Amino acid sequence: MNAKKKIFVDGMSGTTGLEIHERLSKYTNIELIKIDYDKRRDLDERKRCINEADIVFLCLPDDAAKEVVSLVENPNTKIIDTSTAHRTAQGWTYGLPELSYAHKEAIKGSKRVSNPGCHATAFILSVYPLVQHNIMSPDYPVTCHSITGYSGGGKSLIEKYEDNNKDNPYTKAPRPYSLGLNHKHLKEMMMHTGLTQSPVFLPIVAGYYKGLATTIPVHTRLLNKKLNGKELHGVYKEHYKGQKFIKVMPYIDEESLKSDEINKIIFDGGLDITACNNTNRAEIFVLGNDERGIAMIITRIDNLGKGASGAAIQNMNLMLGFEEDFNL
Ligand SMILES: NC(=O)C1=CN([C@@H]2O[C@H](COP(=O)(O)OP(=O)(O)OC[C@H]3O[C@@H](n4cnc5c(N)ncnc54)[C@H](OP(=O)(O)O)[C@@H]3O)[C@@H](O)[C@H]2O)C=CC1
Ligand SMILES: CC(=O)N[C@@H](CCC(=O)OP(=O)(O)O)C(=O)O
Repeated sequence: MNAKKKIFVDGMSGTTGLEIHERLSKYTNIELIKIDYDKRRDLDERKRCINEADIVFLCLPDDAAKEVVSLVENPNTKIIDTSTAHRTAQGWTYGLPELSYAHKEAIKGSKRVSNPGCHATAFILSVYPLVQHNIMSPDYPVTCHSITGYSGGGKSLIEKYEDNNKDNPYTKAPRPYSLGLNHKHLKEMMMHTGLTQSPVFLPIVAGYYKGLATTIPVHTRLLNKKLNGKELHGVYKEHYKGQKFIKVMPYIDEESLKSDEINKIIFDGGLDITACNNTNRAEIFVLGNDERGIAMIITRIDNLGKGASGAAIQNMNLMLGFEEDFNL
């Protein structure tokens, strides 16, 4: 029988670390390397754990993640970094296996995988097929807003939202943020879609725990290929055919909105952006209005699922040669 794989989660008491840990507890074929709670920031102790491990999950702020990578001496230790630190770095593989066969194969053979950011995951899944199939030019003026639950901001933002003070400014209404238009996911959004011009990206955080959706408008006359909404929808259907975690939802336009099929998946005329919570799924909607020559791509995920810990576990499964959807 094969020996159990040894796994260490650095940052285990944080939002992402706790979720990864919970998911790992369902495995019988791995052994978790444990660290005393009061030693969780002790570099010597962590160095020992890291170099004993087959796979290390880094669930740390960027600087701490970079510091830890410099401690790896065991050539067999594989790293999955959930931070932003290595998502555009040389020598690292971007952990979004559904983009193409080559992406998945690269993850299987990699010792350094960076887990995509939550907004970036939904954005890249929406834009990559269009650029890749030369439907959208790499310099298309992409705009996007993304609505997210507050868990995306980790422990400190969760505390701010869950403070019961009746004058708590965070719970009043959704908050657009990253107002300098320089969100930290822009680099990976460009690099992993092939876009050569920066998207105009505005995230919005709101007073619910988790669930995220990116919204990307498309003027169909500006595309390289003149596709109507339904044809655009067909591009996603074809691109993500056979992917277990990417679901291309039925096409939506004024006509289909009258159908029972569509009314089963939307609620009272609107989209529920928490519908993928507690799953590792991304669901892609294409909305179209051919008369106006416009379309909209909406992708929803659980920011803590496919946007963080679910994706990390999926990458681990691939890197250890397990079934990709094992325990997901
Ligand atoms: N929340 C989300 O939706 C997503 C988060 N991420 C990324 O995952 C990483 C972790 O985020 P998240 O779990 O939300 O953050 P949290 O703030 O919830 O947790 C951070 C963790 O890092 C530990 N930590 C902080 N500073 C140091 C340090 N200098 N040395 C060692 N340990 C340290 C904390 O330990 P302590 O218990 O001592 O505070 C805690 O365990 C981040 O890089 C984030 O960008 C990625 C995708 C989505
Ligand atoms: C609400 C909120 O603050 N969300 C975080 C993104 C969470 C995420 O994807 O994380 P990392 O890129 O840090 O891994 C943000 O926009 O910075």
